[in-house]
Amino acid sequence: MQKIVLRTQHIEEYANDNAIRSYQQQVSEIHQHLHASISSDTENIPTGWLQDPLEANQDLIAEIECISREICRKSDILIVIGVGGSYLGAKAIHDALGSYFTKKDDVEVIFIGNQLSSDYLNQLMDYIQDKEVYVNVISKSGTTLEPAINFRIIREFIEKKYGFYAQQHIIVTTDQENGLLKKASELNNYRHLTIPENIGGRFSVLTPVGLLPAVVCGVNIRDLLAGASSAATELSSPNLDVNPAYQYAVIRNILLNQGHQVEILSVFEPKLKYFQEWWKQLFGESEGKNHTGIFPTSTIYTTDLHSIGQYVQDGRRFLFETILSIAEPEQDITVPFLADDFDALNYLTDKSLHEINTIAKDATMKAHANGAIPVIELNIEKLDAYHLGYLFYFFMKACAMSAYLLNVNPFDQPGVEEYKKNISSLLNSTSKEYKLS
Ligand SMILES: O=P(O)(O)OC[C@H]1O[C@](O)(CO)[C@@H](O)[C@@H]1O
Repeated sequence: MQKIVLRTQHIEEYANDNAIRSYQQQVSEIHQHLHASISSDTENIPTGWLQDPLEANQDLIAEIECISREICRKSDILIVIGVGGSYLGAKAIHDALGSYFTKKDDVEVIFIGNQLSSDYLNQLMDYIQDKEVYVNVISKSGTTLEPAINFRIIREFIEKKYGFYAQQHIIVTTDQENGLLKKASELNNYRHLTIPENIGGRFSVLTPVGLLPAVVCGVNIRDLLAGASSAATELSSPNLDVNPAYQYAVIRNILLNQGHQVEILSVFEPKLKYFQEWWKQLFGESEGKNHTGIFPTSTIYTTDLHSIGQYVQDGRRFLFETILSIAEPEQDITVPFLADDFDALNYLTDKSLHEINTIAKDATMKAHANGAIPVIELNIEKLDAYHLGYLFYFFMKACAMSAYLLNVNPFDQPGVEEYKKNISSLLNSTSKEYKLS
């Protein structure tokens, strides 16, 4: 059985089977190019993530689990420092597979280094003052400003708190050889986990970048990787008829060519909020270049049906929507019978909340489709580690295909460098004219 079911009944008038199949040759060529790059010594394309992630991490799993056991034994809090691809995947796993409310004996995982709020950092320092703390600082380049500044401040805190033993509390996840963080970890004897050279930031969730925080959150990373491994096998065919990741990529391309420039990834499960954020970085940084690409955004329903839903239904028509739905909830709950029926809801007695949520999803899809929004549905059986691993791989593969269909390089992000250059020159500036306002 397919782990992700792609439902296309609401896009047939925009992208029918013939239109999709007309891409077959282009898709086969791109597929060939992507897969050939894995084993090629000459082509420097960072496609390490395409390899079976379970096999690729085999030697690391035990080491990561061992570090995690130590963190869980000795600390109350794990601070994970990182931004972009060094943050969003781990946070997505944490939220999607964790509980909405922290359980008493859990290690609390706090993600920092993804913004520059001084209030946040001050309040965090107060909060962790009397707690046992470990730090996992994650940066492939080792030079990104936000995590670097946060690490500098937290490191000082850890050194004051633990003195001689401070190095025990810091785990660095960075490049094998390059970067300031790698140097610092050698100099200070920090434990070091490697981000493979041929895997870029936004494709790195299934490396130690996502895996160490995930185990500390109590996630079975063997299941996560097993899901991704199944995806690597099941999505390995260039044949569009049997590869839903490529079908999704092609449908996006057809819709963009028709003027649908914005894709909303919508969910009916708030736990997926950071999965949506991970997806936005993946597609936004991979496709948004040379003045092309689909702008990725997201909504959480039913909440957003009562705000932005009005625009989706009835505003300007340049959108399409991808609904990521889950067939089975982890736990369900039924509507109780009330003797006085004060709210007139007795007609729903014994209906489960998940059933009602699913009906809301179907009603939304129908309404949006009737409002001239092309609606795709991607359905998984349940939200567990296995299916989440599958989803990560599915979207990474779809994204690489989708970017190449646009004729852009999925693996660079020249636009972000512009901001980095500017901030660094402004910070270095001695000019009196530049003042913080
Ligand atoms: O892991 P690093 O090198 O700190 O980079 C973090 C993020 O910054 C970016 O370079 C730009 O946002 C992303 O591509 C990357 O995921």
